Amino acid sequence: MSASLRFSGSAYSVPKPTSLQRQWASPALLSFAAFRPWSSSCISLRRCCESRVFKVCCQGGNVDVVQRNEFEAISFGEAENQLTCVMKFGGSSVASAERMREVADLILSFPNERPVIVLSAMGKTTNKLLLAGEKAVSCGVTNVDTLEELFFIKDLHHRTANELGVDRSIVDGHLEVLEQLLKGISMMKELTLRTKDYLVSFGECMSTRIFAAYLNKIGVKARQYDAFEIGFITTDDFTNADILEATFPAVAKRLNDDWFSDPAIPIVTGFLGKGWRSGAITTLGRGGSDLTATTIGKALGLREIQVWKDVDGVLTCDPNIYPQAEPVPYLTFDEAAELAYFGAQVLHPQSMRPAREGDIPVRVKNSYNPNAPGTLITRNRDMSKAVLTSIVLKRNVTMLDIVSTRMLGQFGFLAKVFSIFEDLGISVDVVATSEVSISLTLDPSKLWSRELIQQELDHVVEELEKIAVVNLLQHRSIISLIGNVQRSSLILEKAFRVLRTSGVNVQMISQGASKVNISLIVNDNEAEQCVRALHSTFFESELPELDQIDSTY
Ligand SMILES: Nc1ncnc2c1ncn2[C@@H]1O[C@H](COP(=O)(O)OP(=O)(O)O)[C@@H](O)[C@H]1O
Ligand SMILES: N[C@@H](CC(=O)OP(=O)(O)O)C(=O)O
Repeated sequence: MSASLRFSGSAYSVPKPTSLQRQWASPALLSFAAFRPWSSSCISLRRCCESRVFKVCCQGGNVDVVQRNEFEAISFGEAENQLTCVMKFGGSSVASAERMREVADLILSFPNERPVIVLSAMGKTTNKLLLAGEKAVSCGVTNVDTLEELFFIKDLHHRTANELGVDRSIVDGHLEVLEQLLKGISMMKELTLRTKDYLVSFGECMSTRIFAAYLNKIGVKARQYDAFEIGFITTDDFTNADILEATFPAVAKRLNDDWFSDPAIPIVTGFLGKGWRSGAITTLGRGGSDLTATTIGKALGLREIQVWKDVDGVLTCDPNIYPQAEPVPYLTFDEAAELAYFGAQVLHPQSMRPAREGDIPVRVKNSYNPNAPGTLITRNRDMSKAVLTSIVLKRNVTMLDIVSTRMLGQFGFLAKVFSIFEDLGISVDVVATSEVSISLTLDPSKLWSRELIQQELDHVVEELEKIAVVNLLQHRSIISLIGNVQRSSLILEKAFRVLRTSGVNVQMISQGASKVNISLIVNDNEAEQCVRALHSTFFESELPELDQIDSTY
């Protein structure tokens, strides 16, 4: 092994041509490469098996490097150089062999970084696994091997391995166990939350194995890790587990020790952990790979956490509701956390916590459009010009109106109501209160089973009716206006003008102490139209200058 990759300097010092394809063939980069032996190695690493670039590398005078490393892994970095950043790629970023190749290119286009890579399952694999599990419950053991979802998952992973030129046996063991597991579910005729977590874990376990094998194949030394084997310790709340503090030192020790003794890019399964009591595989809730990434970022004290998605960053609203939504260039951890918690699918609701605790910037980028600046999330940002940052919609919310059966002056009413929620383990999102009444929203979408939701709701109402008159209102939406609540009068004035024009009645409103969020509750069937109208008012029409606003309000 003669060549090694050496990294130094800042992450964004590498020239970034407009397309990756051009980047690899770009004369500018080749001359850049000629000055830095490790960066030319990067080119050879990626393309050493492809004759076109092999030739380009020869022209660049790197024949030696290319030939020597054609089928062997280059050791990555010098041992004393620590890992620098974490790069998380979501399901859409690694949905196919082609996408995995592009992600590998992308990683190598940051030669100054020594990254930890976190991957989600390929494309929609998690959904397919869950569907296969649900079907297995009732399809009969002999029919499991004909489940179309199982066929799809096998075909996707085998095809991807073949197309990347890695040995498909890398996933064969997992695919066999997966089929056995589905047969087990079929025999037992039940799919518990614990089994669900084990079932979906196959997605991340396979995507990371294929990707690590591919990196090694192209000459970039990589090492695959199952998060549940390297210290991701969680609560035993299957399907929605919380990461425990013990995780941070354990993960840091394992990744650092391995890196220092034998440097190789760590490729870690997102979304997965190990329950501290059960020892079983747990998951961190849908979209949980973001949380895996920020946990690693904090554990290792990395310089930056990058989450690579299929959009140009966090947008002014969900592009599925409003395709003209624009990227938001800067956010604070508080804004991002609020936005994620109130339903913006782009970030996992808990993912900002480790980043905020470790004060590590998070960059949300588009793996389909790497040159787009994305969104940078940090502790503070300049709020002097900020009014509204983003509009978030959370659908299918249940609202409760709870009125005390005793009259005014009753102390302890709020405490009693909240202790009922605590006892039942139900989380409350938005609250508005008076002395004798409370309106609040619950979030049933956090639960995975519909039956359970109804049962739980019935139970809540039953308990509350012992002390209050309860009105249960379903099919509501929370519209969250994330922004500068110092400008709340302006935001509310404009928002209510829009809502009045649209003929929409707001059923509850809450402006919390967070200083970044105003929540409005409306009917589900009016919500999308409201979001579109609010978006065009706040983001597409000129807002008055802030000086003017100040004198008006
Ligand atoms: N405010 C928002 N900004 C950006 N994307 C959003 C927003 N709200 C919803 N989304 C959706 O989130 C998706 C990205 O999140 P996700 O699917 O979890 O990404 P990944 O699987 O790549 O991690 C986008 O494709 C978009 O449809
Ligand atoms: N694969 C898991 C975890 C995850 O984070 O996925 P994504 O990054 O694609 O949202 C899920 O679908 O929930």
